[in-house]
Amino acid sequence: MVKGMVLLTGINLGFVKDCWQLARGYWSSEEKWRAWGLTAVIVTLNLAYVYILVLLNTWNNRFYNALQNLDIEEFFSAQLEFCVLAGIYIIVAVYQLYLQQMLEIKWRRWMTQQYLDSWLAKQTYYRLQLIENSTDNPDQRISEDLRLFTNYTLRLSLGLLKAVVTLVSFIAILWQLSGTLTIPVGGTEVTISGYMVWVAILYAVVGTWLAHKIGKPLTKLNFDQQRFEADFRFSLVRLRENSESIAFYGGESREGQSFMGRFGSVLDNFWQIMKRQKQLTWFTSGYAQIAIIFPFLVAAPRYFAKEIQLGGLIQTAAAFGKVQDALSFFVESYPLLAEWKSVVDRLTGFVGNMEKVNALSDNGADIHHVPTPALTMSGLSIYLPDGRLLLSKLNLSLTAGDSLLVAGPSGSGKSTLLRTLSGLWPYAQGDITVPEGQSSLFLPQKAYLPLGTLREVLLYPGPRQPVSDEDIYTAMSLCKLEGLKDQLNRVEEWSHVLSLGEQQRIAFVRALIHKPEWLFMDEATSALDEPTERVLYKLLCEHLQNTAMISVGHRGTLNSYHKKKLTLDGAGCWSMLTL
Ligand SMILES: Nc1ncnc2c1ncn2[C@@H]1O[C@H](COP(=O)(O)OP(=O)(O)OP(=O)(O)O)[C@@H](O)[C@H]1O
Repeated sequence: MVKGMVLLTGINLGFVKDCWQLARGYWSSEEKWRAWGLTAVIVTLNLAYVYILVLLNTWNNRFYNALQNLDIEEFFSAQLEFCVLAGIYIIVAVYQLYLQQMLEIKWRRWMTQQYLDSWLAKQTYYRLQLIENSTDNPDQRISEDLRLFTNYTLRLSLGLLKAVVTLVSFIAILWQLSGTLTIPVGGTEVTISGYMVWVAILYAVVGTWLAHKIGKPLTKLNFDQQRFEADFRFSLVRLRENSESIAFYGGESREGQSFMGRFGSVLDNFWQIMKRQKQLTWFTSGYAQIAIIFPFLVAAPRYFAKEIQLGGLIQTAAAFGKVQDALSFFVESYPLLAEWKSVVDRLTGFVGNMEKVNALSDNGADIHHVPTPALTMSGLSIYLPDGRLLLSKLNLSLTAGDSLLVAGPSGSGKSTLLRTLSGLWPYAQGDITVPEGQSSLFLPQKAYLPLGTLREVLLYPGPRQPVSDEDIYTAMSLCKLEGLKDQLNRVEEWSHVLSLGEQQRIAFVRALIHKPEWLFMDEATSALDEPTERVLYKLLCEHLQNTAMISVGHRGTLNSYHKKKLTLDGAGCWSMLTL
């Protein structure tokens, strides 16, 4: 059966290696002494817990014998012993769980920090989407899978330790208590030593095997249930995110059908879970009830033969229960093992993809940060992920106060040139020299507005120096956003509240506040009317005279705000014009 479980869950040497690869970081980190120390205490408490169970089992013998013998002194002495044992049991049970959870949360905190660092480093979060078979939902890997990994690893390994120690201890006890059973077979007699042990093993194995057979479809059904619930939730979230477009299209009935379709899957699957759960409950309730009387039934012949007293009988029944519990652990953990395996696979895939992305970033254009005032590109070629050439051998140099307009048909690689200059696009060759220690700001077509107050939105990603409210007001007025002045402290989902044009003006406020040495704009005024566009570009020329500007745009009006124009054709060719 164990071999079958191994095959079904896919747990093998490779899995153990992957698991250790994921876990080893923490256990050899700067926190390792605390982690190992805590583990040692938890293991000790687990062993102490089993030891107290053994003592409580022996106590049964003493207590019930006292009752049978009407020995009042022994009865009260046993009561006292029970109070002491129960007191220790409670303390051990509380701290065993508390410390295990403490270890789990410390481990998860450490891993989350590491994964977040790797995900954010070198813009891995962006580049992950550029590779083939990229990780789906990296957010789920970090928030959900790390939680499950630490939880399952501790639960399963400590649970296994406890089950094995309990099994060994109680098999030894049960063996001692069982004595021998003599069964007449034909003309001879067969003597079975430790017969209760064999019966307990048989009872547990048959019982858990049957429970496993009946309950096995539940693993897949529960997995599907989570997926169907997530699909249903996702469709509701999409309506919220695209509420305006859907309202304009009047797509409510189409959306309603899609919601009910997805909710229908939730319901159908839940009916199947209920039916299967009912069958399982029939079985497990019956099995649990029989487990109460079954050991008495098996041990009764020795009791009635006066080979053991009432205490011995009760102790035997209790030990029988413990052996059976410990054996059940292995089968009950089966669904958990399968889930643990998929968590480990998902995390291993995520880590592998992050490493792949890092290796890829080393293959891109050589970006040198040097103490020169110029941004230069020499022999810069840019490709698509499939190897198609977008731009061939571009040579260009820009210094403070320069302004360059990048033009060309849609899809010709204008935005990709900006991505390459920012170090985001790995499919490039050539040399880029970036002035060291100078700041840059990127204004995309749709500015990113973080959650928070309007002040936080305007100062994103954080100013180089403290900025007074006066400075913010001035920049807002210049960008025609004075109407929002009294809302600086208001928390909103600003990307839903502000119009696209207002969001683009927010980006210009940022530029005026940050005063970067290099300003990249990718169709940053596409949603604005031409007079407003003119006002904003004039502002940049007046207030950011030392800033070099690189803009991407289609509109002819942009020519007048730039000194040079680079035109791309999307097949590698480019031309440079002085305006
Ligand atoms: N992640 C990606 N994977 C594969 N191809 C991509 C990816 N990102 C962009 N491209 C492709 O690269 C080409 C250039 O895209 P880019 O966004 O640079 O064009 P553009 O000139 O800025 O276009 P537009 O004027 O429409 O904004 C396009 O054909 C686009 O489909």
